[in-house]
Order: sequence, then C-alpha cells, then structure tokens
Amino acid sequence: MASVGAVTRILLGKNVLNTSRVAALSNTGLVKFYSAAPSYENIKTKVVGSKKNVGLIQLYRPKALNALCKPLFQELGQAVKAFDADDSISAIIITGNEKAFAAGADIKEMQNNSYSTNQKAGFLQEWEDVSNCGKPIIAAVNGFALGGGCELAMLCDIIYAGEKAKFGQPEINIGTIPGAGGTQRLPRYVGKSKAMEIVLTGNFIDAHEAEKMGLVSRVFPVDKLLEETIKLAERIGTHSPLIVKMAKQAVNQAYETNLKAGLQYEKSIFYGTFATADRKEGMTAFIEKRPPNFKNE
Ligand SMILES: C=C(C)C(=O)SCCNC(=O)CCNC(=O)[C@H](O)C(C)(C)COP(=O)(O)OP(=O)(O)OC[C@H]1O[C@@H](n2cnc3c(N)ncnc32)[C@H](O)[C@@H]1OP(=O)(O)O
Repeated sequence: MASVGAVTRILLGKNVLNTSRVAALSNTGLVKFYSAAPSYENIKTKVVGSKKNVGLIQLYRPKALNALCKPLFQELGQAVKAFDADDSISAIIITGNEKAFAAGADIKEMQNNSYSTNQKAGFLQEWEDVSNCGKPIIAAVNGFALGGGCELAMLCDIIYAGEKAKFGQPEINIGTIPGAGGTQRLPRYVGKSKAMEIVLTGNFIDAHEAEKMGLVSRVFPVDKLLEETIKLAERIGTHSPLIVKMAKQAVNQAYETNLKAGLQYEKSIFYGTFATADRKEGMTAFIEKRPPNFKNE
C-alpha cells in the first residue's frame, strides 16, 4: 500500500467518518483517499497531523471492549504493514476508545480451543506483525489495557496513557497465563517483582502507577491523550525516517542481547548512519545554522 500517484494520503476503512463528513473534509484537502481502500470491520484508520504524516489506527469493537479477535488482529497487521510501506507516513499510533484500549484476547473466540488447535493454527502468531514494523508505533491507551491489550501496548515502541487507563494481566483469573508476550515483556519494563505481582494476582494498575513503574512514558487527561500522542508522532516525524528506523532497531536490540553484543550492534548501526545522505545533511545543516532537509536516504 505504498503511495498511489497523486492520492498519497490514506483514509482506510469504511467506518472512519460518515459520508457527508468525508465529502466535506475531502473538499478541504484535509483527507485524501486511496481509490481502493480496504474495507475494515474491526478497526478504523486515517491519516492525521498537520503534515498528514501520522497513521492512526483505532481498534473498533466497542461492544466487546475491543477484545482482540483474530479478524481484528489480521486487519491490524494489514493496516500496520500498509502504513509501514507508505513513505508519506512517519509514525503510527494505535488507540482504542475512552472505555477500552483493548480488554484482551477474545475469550469467547478461544473458549473452545484445545492444545492441538492452538499448535496447529499458531494461535496469536499474527500478533508479531505489529512488532515487525520498522516505523515507530505509539500506543495511546485510554481505559482498559488488559491481557492481550496490555501485551499489544507493550508490542508498541512508546506507551502514552490517559489518566483513567487501567493496565493488567488478568489471564490468571480465567485459568491461563499471558500468551502474547506478557510474561517476557512486562518484566523487561517493570522488573521481576512487579511483573510477578501483576501476573500472579491479576490485579489492575492505574495509569500513574504504570508511569512510575516505567511501563508508560507519560500520562495525560483523557481528552488530551490523542492530541498529545499525535504531537509526539509529529515530533518524531521531523527527523529522517531512515535514521529513526535505525535508532528503533538499535534500542530494540537492548531487549534481544547482552550488553557487550548490544554495544557492538549499536556501533555498527551508528557507523552505518555515516553511509546515509541524511546523516551528512543533518551535520551540515547544524554547521550552516539552518534546518536540515532530510530525504530519507
Ligand atoms: C492473551 C490472552 C490469553 C488474553 O488476553 S485473555 C483475556 C484477558 N482479559 C481479561 O480477562 C479481561 C476480561 N474482561 C473483563 O474482565 C471485564 O470485561 C472488564 C474489562 C473488567 C470490564 O468489565 P465491565 O465494564 O463490567 O464490562 P463487561 O460487561 O464485562 O464487558 C462488556 C462486553 O465486552 C465483552 N468482553 C470484555 N472483555 C472481553 C474479552 N477479553 N473477550 C471477549 N469479550 C470480552 C464482555 O463479554 C461483554 O460482552 P456482552 O455484553 O456480550 O456480555
């Protein structure tokens, strides 16, 4: 889903806005469409920000508190890949609604799963589509981020929260354990003791506790969360997309390896920036006392 001729800004999904609102925005040039936008049922997507360079994905199963059923995750994966492939998009935001970011994997969908069906189908494997994205993904979390909802937020690169957000891994309450990274990513965010407490009790933690623990970077009033998250994405979007991608790869390596190997990896990526035109442009612009004009090269 890369740029399509002149129609390079996207609004994917049929539920985003009603037809007259869409027509009005379209006339102003604020929103433009791909001619063949996929028709999503469980998410809404649009392009936001003053430069129209931020891809916004809203999880949209409000009646089920955005429970993460397989069709939702397939659509989410498609939308993330589409924004990742679109050169006009600098960063991606995943959000829900005021009541729920997501209340977890869909319990009704998995109720009758068995060990063998899970194995054969690779249950929850499609979730890795989000973590494979090269561009930064920011989770904007209002309301419940529970179980798979908390795990989805942790698959993102930065978590911003509204002050009424509630995080938790309550799988223990329903006789199972986190299955989409909760037992592995949560300790890396908050340390072993707090992660054990959260996983073994199933208790929820509020946004301010989550911020204190390092799970969340910042907390905002509920109605300011999206605006502030878009500002963060726009700030990231002022930099070279190529170098942002390299920086993301380098930070992520800290979760994959030991310090010595990680430092070596960082050095090779750092040296690699010197093979890019944007590194040259950034330093030249600094010396010439002008803003850089990055080309993503
Ligand atoms: C990766 C793995 C294994 C997992 O994520 S396992 C799931 C982990 N998540 C959970 O256990 C949370 C389950 N949900 C809850 O505990 C409660 O819904 C909350 C979040 C505390 C909210 O409670 P309430 O405000 O009372 O809303 P509640 O009436 O329960 O939910 C509203 C609707 O959403 C549905 N819903 C909520 N969470 C759901 C989930 N994870 N899967 C399927 N449906 C869900 C719920 O069944 C109800 O539907 P219906 O009206 O058809 O009965």
